[in-house]
Amino acid sequence: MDAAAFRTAHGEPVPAVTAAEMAEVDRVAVEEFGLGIIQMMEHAGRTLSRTALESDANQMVVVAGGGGNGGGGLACARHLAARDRLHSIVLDRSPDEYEGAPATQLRLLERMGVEIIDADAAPEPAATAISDADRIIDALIGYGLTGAPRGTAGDLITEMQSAAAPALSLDVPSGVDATTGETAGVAVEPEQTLTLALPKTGLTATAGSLRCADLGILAGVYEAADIDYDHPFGDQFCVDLTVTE
Ligand SMILES: NC(=O)C1=CN([C@@H]2O[C@H](COP(=O)(O)OP(=O)(O)OC[C@H]3O[C@@H](n4cnc5c(N)ncnc54)[C@H](O)[C@@H]3O)[C@@H](O)[C@H]2O)[C@H](O)CC1
Ligand SMILES: [K+]
Repeated sequence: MDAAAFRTAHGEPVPAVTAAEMAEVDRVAVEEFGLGIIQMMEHAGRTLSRTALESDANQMVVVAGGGGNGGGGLACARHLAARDRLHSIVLDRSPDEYEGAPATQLRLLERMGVEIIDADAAPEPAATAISDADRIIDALIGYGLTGAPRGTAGDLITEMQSAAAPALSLDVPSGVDATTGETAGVAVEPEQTLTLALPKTGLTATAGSLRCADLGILAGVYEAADIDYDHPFGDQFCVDLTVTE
């Protein structure tokens, strides 16, 4: 943990956590406090969609992975589709491979009749969707990244990087190590990142602006996970952050 890595616009210090610390917060929230992953994911997706909707873009593409990061992106996609601002969803794997909360999110979108492209099976339509979009929502990999991006996920990061449209990354830019900020291979360079619950230590050198979304995690969870936490959101549900000089 870095106790004062970031500041709000009001100058209040906000700590940054490592991926392991955030994963422990998630574990305590779910196992000891009964907060559902789907509840936190819904907050992530809704705040992500609100941030995305601040732009004029109306052909947004959501690039979603198979984990918790992808699940948040899929929740966002549902809100964009309801407002007719979604171009399509690009997945790095078959819809059949999704499990748990991300699968719940995906099944809802399938029932909405939204266009969902499996980039593993259909790489060319996926690349076209990314290059045609006027904004890219990067929800491919979050703090669960291990090593350099491989396979279809790696190809999608390269395509997001070469696209003309700006990217909005969820939690951490895909390909960036949430703890160290290092990139072992390709990585998204976003215009903006919406990080979740608390900023991650690896975000201090990240390209673009940074915002943090409230996931409704109770202060007691942070206490139980041994993280010094002071609710940074005031009466808002997200807050813009800058790196402490
Ligand atoms: N309280 C919170 O902060 C919450 C955050 N959420 C979001 O969940 C992710 C973390 O979810 P997790 O499932 O642990 O991992 P990811 O989705 O980040 O990544 C797993 C996903 O990525 C693939 N992958 C990993 N490394 C590679 C690689 N080198 N190459 C290719 N693919 C890779 C892996 O196969 C998995 O499919 C966090 O960032 C938040 O966005 C929760 O939604 C709610 C609580
Ligand atoms: K991401």
